[in-house]
Amino acid sequence: MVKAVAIITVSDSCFKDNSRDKSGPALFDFITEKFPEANVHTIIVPDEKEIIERELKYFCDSNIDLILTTGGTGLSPRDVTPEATKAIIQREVPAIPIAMTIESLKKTPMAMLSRAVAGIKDRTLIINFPGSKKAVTECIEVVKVVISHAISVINNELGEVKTVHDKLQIDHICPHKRNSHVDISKVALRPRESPYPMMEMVDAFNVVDAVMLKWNEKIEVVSLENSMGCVVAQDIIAKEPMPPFPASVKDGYACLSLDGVGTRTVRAAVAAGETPYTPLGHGECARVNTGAPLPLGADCVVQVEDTKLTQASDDHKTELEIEVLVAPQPHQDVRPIGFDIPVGSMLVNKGDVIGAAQMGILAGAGYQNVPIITYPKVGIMSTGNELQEPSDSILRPSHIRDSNRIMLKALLKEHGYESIDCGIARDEPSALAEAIARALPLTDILVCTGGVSMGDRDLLKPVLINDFGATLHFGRVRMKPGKPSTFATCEFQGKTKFIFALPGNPVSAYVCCLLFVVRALRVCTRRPGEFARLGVRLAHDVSLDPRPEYARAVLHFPSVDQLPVATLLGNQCSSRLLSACGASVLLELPGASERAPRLAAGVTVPAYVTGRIDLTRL
Ligand SMILES: Nc1nc2c(c(=O)[nH]1)N[C@H]1C(S)=C(S)[C@@H](COP(=O)(O)OP(=O)(O)OC[C@H]3O[C@@H](n4cnc5c(N)ncnc54)[C@H](O)[C@@H]3O)O[C@H]1N2
Ligand code: MOO
Ligand SMILES: [Mg+2]
Repeated sequence: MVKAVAIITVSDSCFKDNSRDKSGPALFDFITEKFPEANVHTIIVPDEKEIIERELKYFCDSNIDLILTTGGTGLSPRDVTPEATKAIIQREVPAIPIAMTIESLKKTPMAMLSRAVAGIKDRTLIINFPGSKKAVTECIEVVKVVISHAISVINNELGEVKTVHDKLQIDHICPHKRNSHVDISKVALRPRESPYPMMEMVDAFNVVDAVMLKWNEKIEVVSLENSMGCVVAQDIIAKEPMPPFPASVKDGYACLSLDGVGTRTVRAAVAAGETPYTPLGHGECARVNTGAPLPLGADCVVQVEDTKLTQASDDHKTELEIEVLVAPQPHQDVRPIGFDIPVGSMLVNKGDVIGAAQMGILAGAGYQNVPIITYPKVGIMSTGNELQEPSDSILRPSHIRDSNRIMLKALLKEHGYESIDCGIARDEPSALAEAIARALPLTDILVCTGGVSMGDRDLLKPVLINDFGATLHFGRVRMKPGKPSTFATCEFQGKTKFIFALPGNPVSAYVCCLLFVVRALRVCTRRPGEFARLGVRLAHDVSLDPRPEYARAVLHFPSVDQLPVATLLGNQCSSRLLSACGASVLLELPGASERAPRLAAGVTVPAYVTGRIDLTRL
């Protein structure tokens, strides 16, 4: 039986713009239709052998039955999927790509140009598909008849002892039936007060920091192109000077400053990228462009504006003599070797986050790879019997579409973190336990939403405790939104797993993901967990909740010498996600007291900068 499938789209362009991926979704549709029971994971990676290999290995190690890749099988230099696949498989299954090729050749001779590979690593079957949706659709038709059988055979081939062992393992890791120890039959016995102590925010933050510091820092080398947003793992020093030669800062004439004003014979012309071979003597100059190297002998550049042409060739193609009108100083308009970056200077420090400028610096200094601190694998799961996929065309009675999964995935991405989709779990103890058990092998941090409050179907906490032996570090926090926020750890297959079980209300999930999950991920890469804070003035009166509240607001900037002014994004109730749309900040509003039930317009409050600060529509 096919229980878990990973679909990897390999494409630089789809990696940059996920919406361009058409072949991954085609494979997804096929798999979900053919194996509706299967847990399907989809990711998009660039055409980087190291990354493809890493992801293949990761999914193989996570007991995925079948990995389908699409893209990167052609002849272009960036097409490396077959190489990455060959690097990790132990046995090739050559007839699968042969069968696909034979069939595809009936449609197009271009099929000859696919180098797709199929093979097995441990218990995982990997099949490369070409990158186009059409080719994928054709090829999947060819292989679909053998997939199920191939996977059964792969499993049955194992020795008996290993089979038993693996079966136990599979039942443990990917149980397709897992019985929960949580009994929900006696609803009348449920607690009427939450058994989880209410933690103050500051303590909850400290707990997250302390627990996440236990995550073992891991270092990985990634290509410079893929390093955007990554945290640098070690200091990187300039091994080459910038510029590597004395370079002109202006378009003009390289001269000897001692010659002062007066006429010069134009001995040579040096454009950027050309090497001057003729040394200059007194009374001579070389026409140079900005960025061009200076000829030997020259010690300054006179910009063209400070010169006059005195003689040119008859055809006007060559300047023969010019007059320098303003006496130059030594070194004028010359960047000496190492002016911008001397050899040995620090390009990026350990702990820096790679941004556009750092990428430019590293590229300019000849670094193609960057050692980075990796962050934990994050999985996002929604829970709730009422939830349907957002793509479902028909909404069943009393159902709603799942907002949280896609939102949290995007929210983490906004903050530089990828995550995998762990689907929707039903509010049944065994279904929840099973979904969690399927997700945990694929993740280090599991972020669930829903099912953490006081309802008889709020089962996350009891399932985590009773079925996974989890330790709850907190199960309630004095905050709005997010009161039932839960943070737990458990040991699973010899590894510590971190679980954030966030409230299901979309705003609560959004705010708590920012405040707890993003924080946790930063701590794991040894960065300060806290968002930057600034003081802002309230644009209007705000009535306070008894709990400290994280209100979503936009900023506007009256003048440079005044604090920014914050306007709340409408009704702040936890279900109204419009209050988070376009929010730049989370205002930290204090809990109401009898003496101060509201804050007046103009009062200054702290604000976490959690979104982009753009000029607002106000
Ligand atoms: N008796 C009490 N009831 C509630 C309390 C309480 O203290 N005592 N706390 C309230 C607070 S505060 C919150 S927040 C919510 C948290 O609820 P749960 O985490 O248990 O989440 P659910 O009950 O599953 O769902 C709550 C709400 O959110 C909707 N939802 C859930 N998941 C999604 C999703 N993926 N996409 C869109 N909407 C989602 C769900 O349909 C419910 O409307 O509990 C209060 N109750
Ligand atoms: O704490 Mo809940 O998240 O208000 O709505
Ligand atoms: Mg609930």
